[in-house]
Amino acid sequence: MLGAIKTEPTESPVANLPKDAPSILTLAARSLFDVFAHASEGMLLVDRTGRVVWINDQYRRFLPALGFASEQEFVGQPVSAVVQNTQMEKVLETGKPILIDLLTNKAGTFVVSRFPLRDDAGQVIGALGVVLFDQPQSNLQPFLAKFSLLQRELDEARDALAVQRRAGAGSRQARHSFASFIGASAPVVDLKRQARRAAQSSSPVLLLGETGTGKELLAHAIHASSPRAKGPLISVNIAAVPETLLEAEFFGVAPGAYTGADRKGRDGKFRLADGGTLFLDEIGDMPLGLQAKLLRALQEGEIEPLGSNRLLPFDARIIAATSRDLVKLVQEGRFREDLFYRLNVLPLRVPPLRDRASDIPALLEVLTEALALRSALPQPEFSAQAIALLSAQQWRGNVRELRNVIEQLLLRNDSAWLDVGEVEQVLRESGISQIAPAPSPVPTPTSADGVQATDRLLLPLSQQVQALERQAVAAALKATQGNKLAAAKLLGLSRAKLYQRLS
Ligand SMILES: Nc1ncnc2c1ncn2[C@@H]1O[C@H](COP(=O)(O)OP(=O)(O)OP(=O)(O)O)[C@@H](O)[C@H]1O
Repeated sequence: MLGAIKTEPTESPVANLPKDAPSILTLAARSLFDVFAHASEGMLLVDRTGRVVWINDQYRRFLPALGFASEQEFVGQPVSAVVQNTQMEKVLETGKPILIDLLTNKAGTFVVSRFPLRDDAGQVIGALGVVLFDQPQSNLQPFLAKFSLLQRELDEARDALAVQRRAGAGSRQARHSFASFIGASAPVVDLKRQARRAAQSSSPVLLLGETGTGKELLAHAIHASSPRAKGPLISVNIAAVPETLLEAEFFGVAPGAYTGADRKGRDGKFRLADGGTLFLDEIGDMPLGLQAKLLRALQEGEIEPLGSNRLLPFDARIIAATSRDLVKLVQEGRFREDLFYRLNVLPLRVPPLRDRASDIPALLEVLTEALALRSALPQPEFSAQAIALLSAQQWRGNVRELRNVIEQLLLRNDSAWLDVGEVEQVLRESGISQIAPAPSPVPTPTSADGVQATDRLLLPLSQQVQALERQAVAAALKATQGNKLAAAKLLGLSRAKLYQRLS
């Protein structure tokens, strides 16, 4: 059934081409089917009722990942029961094809096409699903990058909408507070302390740190605890706006400056942020020409909309963020030094996740709960070894990458308990080039402060040294029954140094 259609060898292919439209269409349909059957990664056919009636040889290799040991268990079942997130029933219902789509389920993420099949009378009698690529991450990088950007924007818009609904229409206030920035490691505690202080000032804040470390989250938190919290928080992602549109986006357009949509003029982000905060994300990507205009706006507190010769005052607090090395950009002449100094008044460095691995268990819990709630999936628990494996990774994409891995884990596993095996598989498939092994599970006593020794080894070195010093001082004082001079001698310290440590 549905085997490849063979064409007879011909002397001249053109000579044998049919001339009438129905034969040409039949030939085209057969040839197209042949191409799909050979070039695709798998095909699946469902009947009018949505039952799987056939799969081809290539498709068979997805069965174990979908949870089926044999073709017999799979074929004959309603497609929605055996392929999670399938849209085949929608194709049967609407009679419309879905030419290109991303399908994510237990077996992975795939690029798929779905076509309705009709009888001679035009009635839909079934549907054909074709898996075009089974490793979209390597085959379709630009497409996927765009998809994840759009997905992220959609998620953020949904979150913002939910908050607006809660807070009443018209609110554009920050979505996150400092409590939403998860982490209790020393670098995060220090960062939050500095950020709280920065929130009280009206000077520009510059957030520096790798991609996905939480700079945007922190910008929201700073705004929310600043005296401008009741005002709007307006964000511009400079890297996402085409260069030609940036100036209008920032400074607005005067009425009559353009024909078309902008004929009536419109406010730019500076004006929209009036009384609140303007968050300039990816400031390192700002074109040089616009940098000069931004500098002037910041210095004068006034902006000039496009097509206007009037200066308008604005009152917005600036928070800028970048994952680029601004100092290097300045040295290379790609970022204005004067603008750098103007923005670098309160710099805050957001640490990469690999420098605060001890925050991973808490992040894991919060992110898993949020993602499970959002997708109405059960919230699984992670084994200690699975947590250790996740904590050992380099996380070049930081919290965003960790979040994506958790999302994949939720989608692919129904189990309430996730162990190293499941985590390893998702890490491998999510494109992490080298998976760091989890530290071996040494049975370790829990120390006085409740931290497991293996967990402790994942803390920043300065914290480990401090903890060890505290233990040594306590032990020496116990051994000398509180005699500080004797304890200092025991530790090889002067009395002054011991007092310093005690304080
Ligand atoms: N400390 C944290 N606690 C909870 N969630 C976090 C934390 N840090 C980051 N996230 C989450 O990780 C994702 C990425 O964070 P965010 O967009 O703030 O990073 P970013 O540094 O601004 O990234 P980029 O430089 O790529 O714009 C978001 O979903 C955010 O909610």
